[in-house]
Amino acid sequence: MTAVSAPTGQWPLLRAETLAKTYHTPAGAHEAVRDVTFDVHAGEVVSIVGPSGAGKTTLLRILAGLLAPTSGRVLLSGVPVEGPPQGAALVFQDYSRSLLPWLSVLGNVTLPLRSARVPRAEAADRARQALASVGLEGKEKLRPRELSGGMQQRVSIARALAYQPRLLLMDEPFASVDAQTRMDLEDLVLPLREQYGMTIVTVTHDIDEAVYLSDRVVVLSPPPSTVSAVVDIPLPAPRSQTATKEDPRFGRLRHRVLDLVRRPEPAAPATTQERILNR
Ligand SMILES: Nc1ncnc2c1ncn2[C@@H]1O[C@H](COP(=O)(O)OP(=O)(O)OP(=O)(O)O)[C@@H](O)[C@H]1O
Repeated sequence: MTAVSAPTGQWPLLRAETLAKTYHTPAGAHEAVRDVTFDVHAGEVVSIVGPSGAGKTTLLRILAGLLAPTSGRVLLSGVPVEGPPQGAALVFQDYSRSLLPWLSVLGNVTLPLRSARVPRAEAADRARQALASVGLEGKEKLRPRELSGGMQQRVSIARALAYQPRLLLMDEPFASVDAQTRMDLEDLVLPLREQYGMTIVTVTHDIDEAVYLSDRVVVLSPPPSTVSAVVDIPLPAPRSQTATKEDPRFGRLRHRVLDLVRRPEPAAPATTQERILNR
């Protein structure tokens, strides 16, 4: 983990600055990301959406310090990210590969804490609290295979929470579960943001999910990607699967983001957003 020093000046929590990524393979160079810049402010939920192959996972891996950009940089509180930064946790789509099958639920959640040299009793305490906050109290001794897919993804989320991150990065976190569980997990995450004081950046294919969860949605162009638009989502909190999704503003924002993903256009000025909402 890279140590991150105290914030300097008025930096956003996270800045993606002119990021580009070209992969070099035996078949030749592949430019996945051309020029991506956006900010994420403390406490926000920001979703990254875009057409298939637009480099969403590539970007998330760069933000997480797992992949070096070809050019550009990531700043966390103004400090360049040059490896997995302290205070950031990642949740992957594929819970079946991210949980260790031979460890108990509690063992899976405490493992990264023990690796970070958190004392055993404190690690167990934090893990139990995180498991309780995702509704898995009493499941600590089970093995992952004894849980449903949705419950296994809750364990992955608990593992990230127990780390007490200020930044939670999620790559298609709910893509591998059924629709009902997906809604349950979406509704789990928003209160956790408050409870743990986190900032969340998530990649998703699901436009409804992006609009439902987010304060802002970053829309990527087709590859090699640039930012087509950053759409503000000024829907009231708390969000609700019924009331929010029946709100005509939700429908208009969803329509807007979908249009941008399908037919990218230059970023809309802020006033356009207001016009969309008041139309
Ligand atoms: N390790 C790699 N080596 C070479 N090319 C890669 C590598 N990882 C990704 N790519 C290529 O980069 C492009 C962007 O991939 P990425 O997975 O980031 O896109 P994505 O937007 O997340 O895709 P999807 O929407 O299909 O999940 C794709 O063309 C992919 O084939």
